[in-house]
Amino acid sequence: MGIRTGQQYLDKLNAMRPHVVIDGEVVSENIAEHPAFANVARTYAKLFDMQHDPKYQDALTFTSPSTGDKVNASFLIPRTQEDLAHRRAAISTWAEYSNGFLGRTGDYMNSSLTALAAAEKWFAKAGDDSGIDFGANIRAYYEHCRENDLLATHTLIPPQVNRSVSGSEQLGGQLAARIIEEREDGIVIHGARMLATIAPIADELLVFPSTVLRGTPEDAPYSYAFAIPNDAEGVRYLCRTSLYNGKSVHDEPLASRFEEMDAVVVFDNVFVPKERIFMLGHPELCNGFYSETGAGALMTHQVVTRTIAKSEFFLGLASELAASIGIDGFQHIQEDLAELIQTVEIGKALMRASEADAALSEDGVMLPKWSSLNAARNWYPKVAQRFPQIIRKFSASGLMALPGEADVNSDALADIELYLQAKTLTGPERVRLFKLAYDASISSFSGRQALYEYFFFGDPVRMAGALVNSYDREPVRERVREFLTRED
Ligand SMILES: Cc1cc2nc3c(=O)[nH]c(=O)nc-3n(C[C@H](O)[C@H](O)[C@H](O)COP(=O)(O)OP(=O)(O)OC[C@H]3O[C@@H](n4cnc5c(N)ncnc54)[C@H](O)[C@@H]3O)c2cc1C
Repeated sequence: MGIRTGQQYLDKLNAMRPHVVIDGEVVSENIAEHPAFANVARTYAKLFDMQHDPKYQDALTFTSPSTGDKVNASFLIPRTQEDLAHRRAAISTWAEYSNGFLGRTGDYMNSSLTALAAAEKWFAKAGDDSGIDFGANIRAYYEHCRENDLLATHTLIPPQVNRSVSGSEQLGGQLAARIIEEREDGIVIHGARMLATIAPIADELLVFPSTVLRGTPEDAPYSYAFAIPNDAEGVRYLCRTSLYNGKSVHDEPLASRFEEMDAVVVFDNVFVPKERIFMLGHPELCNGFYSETGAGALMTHQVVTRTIAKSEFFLGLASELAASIGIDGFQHIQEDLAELIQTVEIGKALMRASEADAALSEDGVMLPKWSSLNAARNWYPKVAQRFPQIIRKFSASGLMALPGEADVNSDALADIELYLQAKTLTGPERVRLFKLAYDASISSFSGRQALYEYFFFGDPVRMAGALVNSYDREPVRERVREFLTRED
């Protein structure tokens, strides 16, 4: 089959029967028609359609080695630096379409599956004591997703009940999603995981290893990796309230297109068939699921590509705002614009370094240099917090002196034309630009975006610890020691 059209994606979504709880309602059919999901589902449909558009097709696709069909380029196992560049071109094509506001375009999870499918030597370490060939399972699943162009999300961490104990210790081990039965034909999972973004509009749910496992007998039921369809029996999604307020594209330019729902995932005796299990037991391998397989590297390559598009967008927006009201000559405004330029250029430089210093893994996969990507993923969550601050600082009361589209189309137009004009824009043009500034800096949508960039890839505090512990600082320490004893 290969790449799907947007309509094929929407038809499958509407035919699925998930259990989605939102605002007191259970939605179990026609998800793509529900007001909380319809717009973002349409946006995702557009991404699928872009794969068929001659303008984007070369960047977004490659030829499947098994069927000869066109499939998404984020499934390409990179063997050369050119392959990495092809992957980046595909990722940035989608990222530029959403200006980085969609965090869960299919390429994010596809990148993880692609690396896992190629990590044969790593999966071989699990041996065959469980009777399951995990490597064969992940390869078959990757091919299934690639050939059917499936959209996946993932859920990783246990509920936030008591973070001073491990997931397995919460509520006497009765809370976090765990294996409650091992059968000949699969496992049964019960409990919950904290969050899955886009869960209601995805095809598949990846339930991959959680926060660090201790390898104790109590942690055994939590050592697993598997995938299930979004509407697997017993799975319930508890959504937050939508951050899209139902207004027009003019009034909510970002939320009306890119509001990706987040949901708690409840597993109520969910059966996972044997062939969908990619790890069972082996806590030490579960702990290395991302770092040792290359999944972390390809996922971060996707993340950094997306965040570059987002940084560029904020530089463009801040520049448009500054020019529109004639503040672009002031020094403190230029200082902030310079900060945004640096953010764009540092992101691009780290990306380029990661590709220039890419190396082949044991399995012959061309992986981008981890230390460059690791620096980027530790740096970006903090600098991204500056984006809305800068937009608020530039816009000031312009974010409040802001009638809506209905007012622009009413008798109030004359006042809007006269009193809301800007140095370079008519009144209606200025309203449109500042509506975008509003949605990017003070709307509830923008608040979630800031939270997302800070946390979605893990807690920055613990990521910093992982960076320090994994970075080889010995050569620079040795230089300092050598300098202390130098006698010239
Ligand atoms: C918008 C959004 C979307 C997300 N989407 C997904 C998704 O699709 N799938 C998914 O699996 N996850 C998702 N996440 C979750 C993300 O992985 C977590 O937010 C992140 O790992 C941090 O975990 P937490 O939110 O439970 O915070 P907590 O771990 O509860 O941390 C809360 C605070 O306590 C501190 N803290 C807690 N424990 C420790 C500790 N041991 N050491 C030091 N400090 C500690 C943290 O620094 C933080 O300040 C999403 C998060 C957000 C905000």
